[in-house]
Amino acid sequence: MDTMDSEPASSSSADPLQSIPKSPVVVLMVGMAGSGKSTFMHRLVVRLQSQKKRVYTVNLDPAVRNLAYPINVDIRDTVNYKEVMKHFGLGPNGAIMTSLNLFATKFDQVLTILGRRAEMLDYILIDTPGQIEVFNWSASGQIICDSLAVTYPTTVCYVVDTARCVKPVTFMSNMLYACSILYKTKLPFVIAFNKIDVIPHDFLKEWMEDFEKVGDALSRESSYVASLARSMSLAMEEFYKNLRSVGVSAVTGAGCEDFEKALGEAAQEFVDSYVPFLMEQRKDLEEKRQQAVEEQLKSFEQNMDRAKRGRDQLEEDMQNLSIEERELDLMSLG
Ligand SMILES: Nc1nc2c(ncn2[C@@H]2O[C@H](COP(=O)(O)OP(=O)(O)OP(=O)(O)O)[C@@H](O)[C@H]2O)c(=O)[nH]1
Repeated sequence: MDTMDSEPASSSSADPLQSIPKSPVVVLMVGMAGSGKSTFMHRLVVRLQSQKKRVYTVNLDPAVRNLAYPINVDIRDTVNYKEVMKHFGLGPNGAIMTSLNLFATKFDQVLTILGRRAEMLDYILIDTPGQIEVFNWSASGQIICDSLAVTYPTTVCYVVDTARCVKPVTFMSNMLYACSILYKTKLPFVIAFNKIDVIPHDFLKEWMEDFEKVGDALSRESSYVASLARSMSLAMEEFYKNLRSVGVSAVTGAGCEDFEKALGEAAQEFVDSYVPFLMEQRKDLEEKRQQAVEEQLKSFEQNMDRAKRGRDQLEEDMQNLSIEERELDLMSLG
């Protein structure tokens, strides 16, 4: 990699946190449904591979139909979300969340797979479902983020549909989501204002730099949400100040160079700021992670009681959940 020197975990100190390697850099692609996460993942895979970077991909969206990029670990190989709908009597949204929760309880298997490949990789790109609440309050988001971040430099790429943000209320609600994910994960963050081939993102930059401008735009709307957003806009200033944001187009590739630069800076921030934070908070974080896994398992037990299939069958299914790597084309790793 250009920005980071590879350094195997075992080479530095005995403290596992001090010996977090500088690569592979993990990029969690997060954003609302339709913002362009998967298309942007594809764009990055192609770009990074053409730069001879070694890229590994993980898909965490159980309901996605087609993905254009090669996938190395795919939640769909482990959890059938339509079966989850039937088992737990859920609708599509609930089934996606539950599938991810099931997968998260076995996330140590993903870490084992990644651990086998880590030394030969520069990037691990992770696609996630548009159910953004996974990263706001669901246990699975916490388990996934925390497990990755104690092992690899981990960054969040928050993808925003620029064209939809012409509505200031949509912009504000996107930013409030982003803010809550940033404060929850505390991970280095890059906002990718996507679809700039449709509309340039300059107006969003202006809104972020001058809260009065977004206030003006919001004052043209009279809904309850608009007045709530208006009162939040000043409070968001502090959040914007510490934010890296880049305009990109997943379709044309515009802005991707700037994005890659921002990603390098975010990975450096992980080393400079997040690792010391981790070392300070380690006990607390580990307890929280354990607690999240236990709560998740408990909630499955309760759901099992209500589920349509027999409890024994469901318990057996859960024990058998096994996460496998897809057959690896080493050439595709560059
Ligand atoms: N014009 C334009 N369209 C884009 C761009 N990126 C994505 N799209 C389109 O936006 C739609 C949604 O893109 P996806 O990549 O499926 O979005 P996603 O965030 O993965 O969606 P979910 O899986 O529902 O969460 C598709 O029709 C894409 O072709 C872009 O940069 N420009």
